[in-house]
Amino acid sequence: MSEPDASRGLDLDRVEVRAGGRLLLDGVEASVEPGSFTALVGPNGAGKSTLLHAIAGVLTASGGRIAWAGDELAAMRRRDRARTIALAEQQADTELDLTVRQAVLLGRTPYLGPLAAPGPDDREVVGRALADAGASAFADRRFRELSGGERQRVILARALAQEPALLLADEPTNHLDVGAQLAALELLSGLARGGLTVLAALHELNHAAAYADHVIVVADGRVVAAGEPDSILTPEVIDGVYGVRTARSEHPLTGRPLLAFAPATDG
Ligand SMILES: Nc1ncnc2c1ncn2[C@@H]1O[C@H](COP(=O)(O)OP(=O)(O)OP(=O)(O)O)[C@@H](O)[C@H]1O
Repeated sequence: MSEPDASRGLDLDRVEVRAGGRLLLDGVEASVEPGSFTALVGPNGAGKSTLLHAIAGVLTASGGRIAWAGDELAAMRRRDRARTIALAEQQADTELDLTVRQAVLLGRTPYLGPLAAPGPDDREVVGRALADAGASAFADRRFRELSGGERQRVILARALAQEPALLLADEPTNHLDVGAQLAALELLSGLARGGLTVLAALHELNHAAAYADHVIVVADGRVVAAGEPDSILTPEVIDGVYGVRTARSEHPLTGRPLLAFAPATDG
């Protein structure tokens, strides 16, 4: 393995994924700058989750190259990959009968020896991750018994406990109330300002407009646009990709772009 190049983030080079006889990702080319908050957007079924899974190594790309800091991930040891990349996704672990703290401790697995119990350092990292994700208040409750929004915070806490360099988040605002959505986005963008690289699949384009440094738009398994939110989240791009009519104005409270949508036809 070559020396990691910290000035390089994530590089996706002609990434292809096939499953069930279908081509789900077709030559995906994109890069994610280190320490950025990058939003992955696109219609239902576009391939966002598939792409996050391929980057995390949950599924194997059938072609192309995925590299972090210049190192090809497919060649990395599983443990090193798990110390580098964490995936926070909703459907994970719903069957686990653990307390929240135990569930978040699972994030320390890549750092523990085969039979080693977590030490004080691991518990400290877990405590911090629970606090950052706003999950400390229910740390001793059972994960199964939590609401969807509470689970979402625990899933994020577990990913943070992994202390990754790259955090992949699949719809991190799903199930959250409006205040909690903004808190999660503030947390992710704050972590990115602190040096963590964040790639988050988001459905709410106004969240991408307000928080992302960079936006990658996928449709039909391909990247169709990428760049700064101001130049990508435009009616021209959005209308074509989502089949809607978009108006863009300025958010009266934040000054960020504000997108409003209507059906493509008047019905
Ligand atoms: N294991 C699989 N076998 C066959 N097709 C699959 C498999 N997994 C996903 N797909 C298909 O791949 C396409 C992309 O799915 P994916 O979940 O990546 O989309 P997405 O952009 O995350 O969508 P959403 O916004 O609806 O969550 C969909 O058409 C889906 O049905």
